[in-house]
Amino acid sequence: MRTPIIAGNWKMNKNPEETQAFLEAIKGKLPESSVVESVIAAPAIDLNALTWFSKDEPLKTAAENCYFEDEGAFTGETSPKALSEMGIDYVVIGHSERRQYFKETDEDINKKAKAIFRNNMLPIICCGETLEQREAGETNAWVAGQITNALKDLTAEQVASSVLAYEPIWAIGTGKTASSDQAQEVCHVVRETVAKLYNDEVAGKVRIQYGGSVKPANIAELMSKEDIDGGLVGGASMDPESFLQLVNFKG
Ligand SMILES: O=C[C@H](O)COP(=O)(O)O
Repeated sequence: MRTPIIAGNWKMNKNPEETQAFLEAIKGKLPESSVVESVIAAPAIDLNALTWFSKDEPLKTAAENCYFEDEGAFTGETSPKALSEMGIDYVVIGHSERRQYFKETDEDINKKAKAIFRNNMLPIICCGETLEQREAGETNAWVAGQITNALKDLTAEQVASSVLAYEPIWAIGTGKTASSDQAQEVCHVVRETVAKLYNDEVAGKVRIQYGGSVKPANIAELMSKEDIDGGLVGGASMDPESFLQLVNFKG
């Protein structure tokens, strides 16, 4: 049985003061982590507030990115070692915005995944196609390729504990959600890819999120699909009431 995992991704929004106000508003209202894992991925400057909050509340914390070296002369980068030492649980890697604007490659993402495991955290690895790729019928092969490259040389145990997030680029921040059937179809391709690379047991354990205009109104329908174990939510995770509705989707 896979524990549902709903992660807010704040992207480059909220300062420490706004983060504090958000946390005050959700205090005492999150589901137990064994029922639904609630995660917030926040800018590096806000992570300290999240880790303090998570000492008393069932919130898991995530960085939105990290570098693939542990430390050194890499001005402006975030150390996975330091993230781990401050108590961060997850790191989002391979988000389409990082691939598009910061030219991150599958190889970078694979190196980051290894750095995250080396530092005892877990990756949330994103994949997803453009509208052009979808219209050309290339979605499944493209997503399978991204997943295969991201997981290169990871052990079965590491992959089983990973979170994979399918986010069609055309549905991110556009208000255009993939239908639950479209989302399920590609999440199934992601799980089959893991089964082919590893085995059915690993594929049965890995958790797969859907992301792209997820909101309180569509979360339950998406979560009812067999291969969808969670959501990676941008816009609708910014407001505390909306975030609470998402993580409490079971009612
Ligand atoms: O990581 C989150 C995704 O990019 C989805 O963003 P969105 O919910 O604003 O469409």
